[in-house]
Amino acid sequence: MAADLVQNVMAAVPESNTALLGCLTTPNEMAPSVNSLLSRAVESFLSKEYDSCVQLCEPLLDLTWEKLNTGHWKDVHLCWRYLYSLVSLLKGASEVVIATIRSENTGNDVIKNNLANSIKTFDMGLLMGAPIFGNVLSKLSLHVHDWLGTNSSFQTPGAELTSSGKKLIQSDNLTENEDAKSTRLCCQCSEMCKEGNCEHFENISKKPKMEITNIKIKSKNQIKRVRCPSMELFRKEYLCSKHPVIITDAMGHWPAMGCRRWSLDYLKKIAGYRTVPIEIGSKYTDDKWTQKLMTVSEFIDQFITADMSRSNDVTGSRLKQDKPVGYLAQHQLFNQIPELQDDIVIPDYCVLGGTGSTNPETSDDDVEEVDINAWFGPKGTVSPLHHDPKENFLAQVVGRKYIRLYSEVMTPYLYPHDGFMDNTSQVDAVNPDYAKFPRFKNATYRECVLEEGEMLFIPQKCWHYVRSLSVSFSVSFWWK
Ligand SMILES: O=C(O)CCC(=O)C(=O)O
Ligand SMILES: [Fe+2]
Repeated sequence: MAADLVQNVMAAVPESNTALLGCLTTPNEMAPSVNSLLSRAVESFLSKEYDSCVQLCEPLLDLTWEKLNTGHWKDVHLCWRYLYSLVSLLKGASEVVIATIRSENTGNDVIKNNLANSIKTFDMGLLMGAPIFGNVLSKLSLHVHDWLGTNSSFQTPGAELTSSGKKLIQSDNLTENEDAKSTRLCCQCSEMCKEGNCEHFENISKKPKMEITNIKIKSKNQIKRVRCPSMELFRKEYLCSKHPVIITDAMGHWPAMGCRRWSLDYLKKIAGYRTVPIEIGSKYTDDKWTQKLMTVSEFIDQFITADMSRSNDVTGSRLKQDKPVGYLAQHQLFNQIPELQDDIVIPDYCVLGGTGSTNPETSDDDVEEVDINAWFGPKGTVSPLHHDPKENFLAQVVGRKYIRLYSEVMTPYLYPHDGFMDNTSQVDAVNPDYAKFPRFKNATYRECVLEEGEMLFIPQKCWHYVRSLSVSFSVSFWWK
């Protein structure tokens, strides 16, 4: 069994010195000492001396890490990113061999921890390096993760959805949507089902609802909802005129939406051992805000499940304030874990491009350029008022979010920060300090509660403030 895993991992790694070093194609700036350390690591790997390979990789990774974290990311020479990936590959693949074949008598927990470490090594290469050998690091992480998942003695414990057995994801519909029954792919009978008609969906809707904050939106401020507009209508009414709009009934065919697939359980199963960056602190403009790398399972246990049990605890309010919010925010999770990308669908409207071009010749390339980010966190995550350089569809897959928008023309009233944070307002949009920011009184806005299955079009440069009202998973598509 373990031998199969090793065989599969090794089959993905090039077998010769020249092929391995071939990924460092960019002119490199590496000192001779680095090159010599790397040659020894490659040699150890190829002669199956895996312990010494790991030992040689460690100082190489430390040294490269320093290069990657000195100065601005965009100024780091590409050769260091390729090197980081290559060394992560050698180290991770060696760790797989050490974890399995060499550790057969050490017990399942040791094997599991060691394999989890090898996934971490591959992920660090993915997060910090540049893609090599057809994205081999992504394939190998997936491989080892799948292997742990299919061998029952190694499975991650199932996610407790809530401490009281409630379902994680369930939201109220706004009145405007009450009769909009979306069609979804049912994951139990594998057919397109009308929500409400299918017995499986009926079962879901009978489950108790999760506690959610009630938000009153003034009707004059409410962002308009339209049901899956035609391309032409969207282009003319919203894209060209820079009008935000909520698009309903355009996500029913996403596999992620079928039977509300993205439960905590499912995310742990697909990505539990994967390492991701987590923002910790109430919002990125706070002094205490920081980032930490942790596995998806650790994040769910520490910041989502734990938060949900605190919310259900009557004494929870004080404790809740003590615990910082964790947010998997603006992360290209779908590049890192392509398996999850299969659950989502890039909105067709993205082919229109920011100028509203309908030229079909350019459409494929345009779709390639869509930046897809994951935003996954507990209730109470806040993205302070800011704007972005691209058009955006913020698609709500799980839970609900309160969103407030200020158009670009409101900028003089919004007090942007100076310097590199000049796309972020200094004002706390929902609790403004008018003594400090008097002009903010003049800023008018539109708002909404974005519900599960809805996509909000946020025009380029449109200011947005976002707060989650429940456990939430959104996917943003930035496109030009
Ligand atoms: O959902 C959030 O917290 C922020 C989303 C956002 O800022 C974006 O998609 O550009
Ligand atoms: Fe944004």
